[in-house]
Amino acid sequence: MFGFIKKSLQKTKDAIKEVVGIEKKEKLPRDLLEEALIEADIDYDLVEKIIDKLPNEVSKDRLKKELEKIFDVPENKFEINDKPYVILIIGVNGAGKTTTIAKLAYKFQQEGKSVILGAADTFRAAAIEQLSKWAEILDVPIIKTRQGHDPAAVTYDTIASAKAKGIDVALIDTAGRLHNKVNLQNELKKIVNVAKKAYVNAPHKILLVIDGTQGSSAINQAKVFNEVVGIDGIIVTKLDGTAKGGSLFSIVNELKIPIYYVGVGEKKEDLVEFDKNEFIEGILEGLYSE
Ligand SMILES: Nc1nc2c(ncn2[C@@H]2O[C@H](COP(=O)(O)OP(=O)(O)OP(=O)(O)O)[C@@H](O)[C@H]2O)c(=O)[nH]1
Repeated sequence: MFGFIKKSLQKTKDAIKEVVGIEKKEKLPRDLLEEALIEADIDYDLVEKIIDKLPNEVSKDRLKKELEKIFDVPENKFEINDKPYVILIIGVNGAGKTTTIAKLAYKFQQEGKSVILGAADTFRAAAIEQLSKWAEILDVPIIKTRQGHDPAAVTYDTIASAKAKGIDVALIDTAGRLHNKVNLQNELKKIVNVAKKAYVNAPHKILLVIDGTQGSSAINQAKVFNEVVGIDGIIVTKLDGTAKGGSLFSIVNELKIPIYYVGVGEKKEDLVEFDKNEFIEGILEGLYSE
């Protein structure tokens, strides 16, 4: 899948080139670089932190070193080393959670693993329907209930069913109504506790789905979720549809949590493991041109 991250950065690169021009360069003046990084939606404070350490004329290699430091966070790889391996997917509505769950299910299927889905976003009927459609397309079992029923119960039943059927991976969708933090907190905490009751090692991973088109403004959202349940990793969706790719630097810098995957399109295949080197290389290509 190499090359997909770079390709999905096209809009971000275009935005950068609007500032620096399209011709190939050996070095970039610091103030122009500053402007370009802000244009790519790297948070202003972080841009200042990067720029402060650089000379007046900045080479590609020198900048690369500075950008690499930002991604100095825990490893973003995980192994399915338990059965069932339970992954809780959290994030606000519309972030791309349902699609991401389908993409993850497909990825695990490709690796020869069996998958079950849990529709624990019981708040919206549409969420249950949408996930059910994906379950049908992917031909995987799904545990669901009627709208308004207890999401923790769905979580329990999904894990219990995975255990009973010897399924490798359980992917559980959750609701994400951020406007009411107390409710969200109670609901997510309950889901996590009940998951543990169903299987003591669960949830193995809690992954936050962020809408990449929101750029740096998604950081506060991520912080709230991290405070509420503690996030293991981030999945950024719609990277292909945004000129705000630079926000990934801000997100990682602020949260110190690794990005596991990025969504690079709407199809089930369009999920790639995040490769920080390819990402940085993509941004540098925008700045210094290929
Ligand atoms: N271009 C692009 N579109 C995406 C990507 N991921 C999701 N989408 C689209 O974004 C829209 C919202 O995605 P959903 O998965 O329905 O959103 P959601 O977060 O599940 O919504 P809730 O169920 O409310 O949480 C859909 O039209 C998806 O096709 C991506 O990586 N790239």
